[in-house]
Amino acid sequence: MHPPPAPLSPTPSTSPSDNDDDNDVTLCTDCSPASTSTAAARTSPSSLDTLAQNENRYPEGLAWQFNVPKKVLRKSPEFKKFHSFLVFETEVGNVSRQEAVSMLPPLFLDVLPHHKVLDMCAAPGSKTAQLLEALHLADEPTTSSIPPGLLIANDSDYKRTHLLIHQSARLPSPALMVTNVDASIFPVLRLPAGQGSKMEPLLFDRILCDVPCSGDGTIRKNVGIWKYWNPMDGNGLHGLQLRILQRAMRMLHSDGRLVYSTCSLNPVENEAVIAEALRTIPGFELVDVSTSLPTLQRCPGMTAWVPTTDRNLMFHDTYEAYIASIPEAKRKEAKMGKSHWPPPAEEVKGLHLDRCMRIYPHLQDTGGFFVAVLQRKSAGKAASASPSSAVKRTADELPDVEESEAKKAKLEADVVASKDEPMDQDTPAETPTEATPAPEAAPKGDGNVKGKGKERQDGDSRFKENPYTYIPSDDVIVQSCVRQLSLKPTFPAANVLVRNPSGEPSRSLYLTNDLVHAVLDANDFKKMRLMTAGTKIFTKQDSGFGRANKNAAAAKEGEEKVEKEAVESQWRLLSEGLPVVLPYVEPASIIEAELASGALRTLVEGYYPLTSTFAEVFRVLVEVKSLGSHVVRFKTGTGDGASLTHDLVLPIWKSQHSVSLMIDKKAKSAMSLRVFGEDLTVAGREAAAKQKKPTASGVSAANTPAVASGASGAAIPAAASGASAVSTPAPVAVAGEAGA
Ligand SMILES: C[S@@+](CC[C@H](N)C(=O)[O-])C[C@H]1O[C@@H](n2cnc3c(N)ncnc32)[C@H](O)[C@@H]1O
Repeated sequence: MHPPPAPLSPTPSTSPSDNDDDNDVTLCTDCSPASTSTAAARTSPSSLDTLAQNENRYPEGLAWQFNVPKKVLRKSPEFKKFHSFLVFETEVGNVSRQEAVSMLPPLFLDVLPHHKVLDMCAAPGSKTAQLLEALHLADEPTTSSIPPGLLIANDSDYKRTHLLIHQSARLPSPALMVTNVDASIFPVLRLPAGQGSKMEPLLFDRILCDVPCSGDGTIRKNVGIWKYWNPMDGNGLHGLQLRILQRAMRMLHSDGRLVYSTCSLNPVENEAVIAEALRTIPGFELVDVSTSLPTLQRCPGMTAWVPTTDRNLMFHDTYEAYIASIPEAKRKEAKMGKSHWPPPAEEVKGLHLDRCMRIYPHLQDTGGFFVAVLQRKSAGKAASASPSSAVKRTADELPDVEESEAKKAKLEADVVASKDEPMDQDTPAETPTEATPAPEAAPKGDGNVKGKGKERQDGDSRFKENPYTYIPSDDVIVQSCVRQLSLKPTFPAANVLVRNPSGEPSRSLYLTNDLVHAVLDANDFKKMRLMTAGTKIFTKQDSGFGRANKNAAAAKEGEEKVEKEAVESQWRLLSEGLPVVLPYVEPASIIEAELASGALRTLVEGYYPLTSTFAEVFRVLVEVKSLGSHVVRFKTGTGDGASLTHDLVLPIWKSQHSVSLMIDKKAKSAMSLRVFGEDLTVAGREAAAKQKKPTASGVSAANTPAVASGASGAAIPAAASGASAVSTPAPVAVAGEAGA
């Protein structure tokens, strides 16, 4: 159990609207394509309120609130260092910003490492990141655990799933799968039932339905909503929200827990959805969570409401009155259904809608939010309950959704569908980096080339995704990686997969856990697009490094040795894979270094520092190593102008004459700022020099260096002082302004 956090009194913020004014329904920023790049703090006292100071606040003290307007943060010299810190850490993924109330739903889900979790509407992935952190409860500052559970993060918007992949890249996980399908028709996945070949449906222990909504709860920060909001927004979304929730309920395990949330305060998008779902799917109840997060100020859910029925703020007390107001010939086209209104009073009582939570902006100076926690009724209660209008289908039956039903659902959601599909052209697309396991290029044709006797997933040609192929644990490449890094026999080599048409290791090796392996083996993914599974751990070193090493080896050794050394030296451990692989690396094979040796500075300052330029104490350690991929650990302490609050573990590459740090440029700069207090990298020095250069007016280009010395150690959590993609990325959430 997490320690209960206190209210996350977040910063209200302002931002340009992300809403698409061409459509009837406006969506919240979280639901809108460019949401991750907006939002600015609006208010008041300049304070860095670290929630970390109080154990009772956010779990592990990993959330901070920063109440400073974006402009102030960017322009004030006092915030320069902090701003640099935020920019770098956000870019490398150690820090993510989100509205504080948005952080509530995952807390109410109470995820544990063994849980099977489904995040139905996950993009851009802020809550997915929180769920991942919970799944990775056993992680240490420098190593990542391999949780036995599973997180499937899904979104129906293909482009937004890339944002999701990018967000979750800060916590690379062998337990993560990202899928792309309409959540209201999420297909049944299967798993082997016990030892035999019998399959059973995969039911989830935890499901988050953070559904698309009108976003009227964010009206303080998204001022554009004032302009485009209209009363029919919520009415148009109600049907889709309901279908997503109903689908989730059918996929929930009997002991499971489900959280439904929106950033809307419209009862039609909230209590009306919950009420109808409870009425139509028997055996569920709202959980009374009034004692959880006790200091969170909230109001009970509404038990009565009257929806608006058109843009001109018409109201009808009942559905019947509404229908009666429509000319008979047009009744079939009525935009609203019975479920937009509350059920009859006597039925409402039994639903306990007051157990829903409404978080109003004035309660603790936050955005508005709605959260409801659902679970199956215990056996006794379920048997005695008989919802009058219940559809005669229980959650246990878990029917798959057929294509025709899917189409029908799509038609019903006409307004909504038209909102969710388009994506602004200028929305930042995912840039594949080391830390973003982008799938390898899709094959031409259907991509269904058979792997040679290997376990494989063919996928569906409709999706043009590369297949997921587990390679045998004795594969020559896998074994060469095992040898090169001196991995222990416990390394789960059977869970290494590749993603390319041939099913052979050609560019990248990914690692999943056993459960993801079982899910991939048991399902064909014909009804949904599987975007990623597991985390990338090794990649082929195709650059001059590999070739140079091969040539060097060829020059000095016989043919056979050349082949072996060339293979081993051509694959390298990725920085994002290091935390997962590290527990399996034989400790004796790790190069143990001290900050005082000056080696870290040398590695940071140059791209390919010559081995001869390192101080002897480090040089001798490297010289005995083979060419290729290695791991170096700098121990906690101080020295050479640097400070480490915990060990820093890094992947390096040994060439014939040089040793290089294998982390990407931004991660290197971020790490340098954290450890040395300044950006010592080539790029950082160049940027600083540029800033200092006098302009025509004789004034330096900026008041302060472009990359000011890093944020003070005090502002940086201990866990973050490892390099971003190198030690376990620090799960830091910043409510309010991230300033990126
Ligand atoms: C409120 S946002 C989710 C925010 C996300 N949970 C987070 O914390 O970053 C709603 C998401 O639902 C997605 N969506 C809309 N319709 C959907 C559907 N039918 N199935 C799955 N996702 C859908 C949108 O693309 C959007 O990303």
